[in-house]
Amino acid sequence: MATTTAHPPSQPDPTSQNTRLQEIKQFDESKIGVKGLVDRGLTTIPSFFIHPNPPEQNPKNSPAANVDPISKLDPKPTIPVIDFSAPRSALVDQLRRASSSLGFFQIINHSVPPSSINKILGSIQQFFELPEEKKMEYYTRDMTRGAAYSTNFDLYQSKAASWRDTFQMGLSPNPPKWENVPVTFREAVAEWDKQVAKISEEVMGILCEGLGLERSDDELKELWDGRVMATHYYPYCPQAELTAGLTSHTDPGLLTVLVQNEVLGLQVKVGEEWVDVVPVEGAIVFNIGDNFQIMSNDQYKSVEHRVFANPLRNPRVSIAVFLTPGHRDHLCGPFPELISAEKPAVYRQFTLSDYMARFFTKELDGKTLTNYYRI
Ligand SMILES: O=C(O)CCC(=O)C(=O)O
Ligand SMILES: [Fe+2]
Repeated sequence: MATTTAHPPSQPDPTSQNTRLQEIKQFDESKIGVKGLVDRGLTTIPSFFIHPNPPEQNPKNSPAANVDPISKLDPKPTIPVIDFSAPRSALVDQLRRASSSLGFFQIINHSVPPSSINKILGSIQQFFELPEEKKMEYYTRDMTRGAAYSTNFDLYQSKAASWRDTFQMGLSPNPPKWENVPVTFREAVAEWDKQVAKISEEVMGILCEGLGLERSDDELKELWDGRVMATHYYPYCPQAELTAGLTSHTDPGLLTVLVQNEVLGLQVKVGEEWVDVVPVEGAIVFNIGDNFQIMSNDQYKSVEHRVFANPLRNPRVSIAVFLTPGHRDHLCGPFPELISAEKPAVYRQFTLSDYMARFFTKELDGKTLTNYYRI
């Protein structure tokens, strides 16, 4: 007798969907994070972490990071490492070239002391390595708390979960809700925010000059004085080849300022290839976000990136600060100076509130939201 399947194969089976949801809920309510699973000596990962096409480490990537991305001698693209002590005109040119092609660059010899970078990375790592019962107090999906620790903000929306825990908090324009931030890293976060604001002012000035925009410092500041920090902890994964650390996405906002410890993981999509952002001691990584691609009328590129699950015993730690306009209800769209008869606006205007609402209700994995606003 021919077997009848109650549900066509293309439809998810509601029973297994239900079981999956129960497993996710149980894990989420345990508040132990993926770090907690590793600490329990787990050797196989729960099935809801298994990705159909997990990102692989790219064995072809060489750690030679300081290579011109368009050099003929090395056709393989690499993320440029730019010496920030170079003359301004050279920086304008180099940052513009990187932002118009790969959408990512690292800077070295900048004004942020290596000790500040090490301090913030160290104190974030310390938080994730606190005894479980201390850390649990901060585990929540309630974003009104202004600061929250959880595993994957899109845990309930994504097709597969990723092997990563995150502590996220708002920094500006509203003051941080310090009462919801662990005492152990309040001071380090406040200091890091100052450093990020200082270096962002310099980098945003250079990037806007690269577009030929003339703006005062105060006008520029309005573009990026909204700041949200996401700190990520990627513990060892016993089956790293089956899952991801962070699925492919583009960032919201104008610019992302990122520091990472020495453990490799971040990759950028260049054509059909994935290129490592090789950790460089003391470097700060910047990438163009969707809002800058839109405001620059497509001159700067917001590029997909991802993190592979960590196969090493050393945890990977990264700290991203997303810069957005401070006023979420002001209209944003392409800069008027960049619109002409030859180059009409390719995006319509929108508010950041609208953008963010869409960003947080979609699964992280997937295409950039820029296309939603494209004319
Ligand atoms: O962990 C990383 O290096 C990348 C983080 C990232 O892409 C993000 O938070 O948007
Ligand atoms: Fe990102």
